[in-house]
Amino acid sequence: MRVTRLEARDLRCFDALQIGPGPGLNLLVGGNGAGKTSVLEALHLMAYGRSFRGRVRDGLVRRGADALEVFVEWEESGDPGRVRKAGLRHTGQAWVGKLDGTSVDQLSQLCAVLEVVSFEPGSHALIDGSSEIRRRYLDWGLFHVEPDFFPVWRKYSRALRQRNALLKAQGGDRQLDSWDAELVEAGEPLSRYRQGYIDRLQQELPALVSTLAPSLGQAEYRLHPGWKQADLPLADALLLARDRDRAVGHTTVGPHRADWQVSLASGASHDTLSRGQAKLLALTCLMAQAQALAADVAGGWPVVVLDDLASELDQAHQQRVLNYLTGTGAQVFISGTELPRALSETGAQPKVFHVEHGRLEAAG
Ligand SMILES: Nc1ncnc2c1ncn2[C@@H]1O[C@H](COP(=O)(O)OP(=O)(O)OP(=O)(O)O)[C@@H](O)[C@H]1O
Repeated sequence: MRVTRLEARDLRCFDALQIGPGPGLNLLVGGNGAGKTSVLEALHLMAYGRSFRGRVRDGLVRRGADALEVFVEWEESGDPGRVRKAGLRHTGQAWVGKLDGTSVDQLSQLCAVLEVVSFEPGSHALIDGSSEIRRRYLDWGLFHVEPDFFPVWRKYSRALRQRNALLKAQGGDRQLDSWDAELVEAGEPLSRYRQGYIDRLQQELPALVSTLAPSLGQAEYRLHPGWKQADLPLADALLLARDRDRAVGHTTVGPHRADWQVSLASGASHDTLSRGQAKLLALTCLMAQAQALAADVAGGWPVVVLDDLASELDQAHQQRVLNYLTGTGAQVFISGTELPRALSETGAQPKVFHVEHGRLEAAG
């Protein structure tokens, strides 16, 4: 997809913001605190229902304003003439959303049509942070490539909430049996979807590692499904864990405990990678996801957002990333306090925007 217009009102330091991005590389340049990240947050918010820095109520609405508004216009690669539009007004508590002029009743309806992959200073957490972040990565990808995934995920989440409530209330075996059956019915396919998706991402990973981060060596995704799947079906795992689950008051096995890792032939582990290496690996995993999406979904490349690319990536790696991205044809937004030095060697013709004290101007 290609964003052709982005507008926001009362978003952090911006009372009003309007940008007509170019189809390729877009650079947002300005001093610290100027508002560069806020522009990228506007895009991320529409695609995820939250910012990569937190929820709307965690400071996204401009101080003194009641609500923020974001409006995005875009076209899809498979359907370039057709302009699509999404709008969102959010107070931090309540929201109103529109898609192509029609009100939506679930934020997921906006998230489903806007594909944005974001890399930001906290993205190393995809490698060295909590398993929840890694599950979200898998589920976001599946949400976009597998139409049957979301209903299964929702069914599983509901059954899990009910089972946990029952465990806390010391519910009887008969009631637990029926929620176990629901969990299994959704949990087994959920886990199969995740394994299939990991296998798909693995097809992209080796070439991407050699392009972006060759020093990491051979890399392989490994999925941990959340129970000893190789030894027993989920139904048996739940039954075996029942006494322990009763004691702790929640479900200790199942796909909600799934995790994945990238194992590196060098032997380096998530715990021993430097912050910069963890970021490089996170970026590579995000690009694997974007590349798979571009190949498998009619809308083409997702929009790629790189907030503060220069932080902790050395010149050589920045160069690799820029060369790669300019070769993909993706629409890319990069923020930084200065133009990336590596830019001149890519031959890219970026559109540059200067951001200063909550104001944004296109250069040239
Ligand atoms: N809710 C808010 N209301 C008003 N101003 C805000 C709000 N939240 C953040 N700000 C201000 O908005 C400005 C923009 O911050 P942002 O993080 O987008 O800047 P940046 O250009 O990315 O900075 P850096 O290069 O330091 O990362 C900051 O000066 C910040 O103090």
